[in-house]
Amino acid sequence: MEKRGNYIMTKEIMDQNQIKRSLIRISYEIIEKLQNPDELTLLGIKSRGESLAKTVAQLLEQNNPETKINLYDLDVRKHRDDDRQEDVTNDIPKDAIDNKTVILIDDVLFTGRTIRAALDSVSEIGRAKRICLAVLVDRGHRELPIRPDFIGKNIPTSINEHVQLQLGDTQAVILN
Ligand SMILES: O=P(O)(O)OC[C@H]1O[C@H](OP(=O)(O)OP(=O)(O)O)[C@H](O)[C@@H]1O
Ligand SMILES: O=c1cc[nH]c(=O)[nH]1
Repeated sequence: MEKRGNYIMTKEIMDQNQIKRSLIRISYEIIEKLQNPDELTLLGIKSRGESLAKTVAQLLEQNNPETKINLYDLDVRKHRDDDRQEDVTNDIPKDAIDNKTVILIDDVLFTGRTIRAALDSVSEIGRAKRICLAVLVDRGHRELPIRPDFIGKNIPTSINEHVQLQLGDTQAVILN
């Protein structure tokens, strides 16, 4: 985030309705791409992916009552390559991962390092049949070979900007 003098410039890039519409589209794409799975495990990456995952789970449940939706939060700090915290654990049963189609959900995809840590966090619990990634905003600047399967919006950014999901009234803003 770049500070100009004492000011931070902010620009809204998605309002509440646009975010909701994106999540509705993603929930349809999940079912279309995964061809009516019997069971899905959604993992909201802490901390801003949690509420998005909850909304996607509700939408999937509404539109696909025959699909069982497991929903958990995933804390990836134990496997981060920067600020690693060894004592972090996840309360996710092995049964929710083993042989399941797992969908990681996060607000922003940037370098990809959080998702790399998420993959290690999931593998520590069990062996998924398949792991997919859904993000609200892909802002580019990847540092690892990671790409999302479901994207709310691609937002080209400069490296020193910061995209943030503001959870109070649920809007995505770009700060520069
Ligand atoms: O692709 P990356 O470069 O890893 O960046 C994306 C991650 O950064 C943010 O989380 P942050 O680590 O700021 O934690 P927070 O969600 O708790 O704010 C965001 O919510 C993503 O999880
Ligand atoms: O722009 C960015 C970069 C990393 N994490 C965010 O939440 N936003």
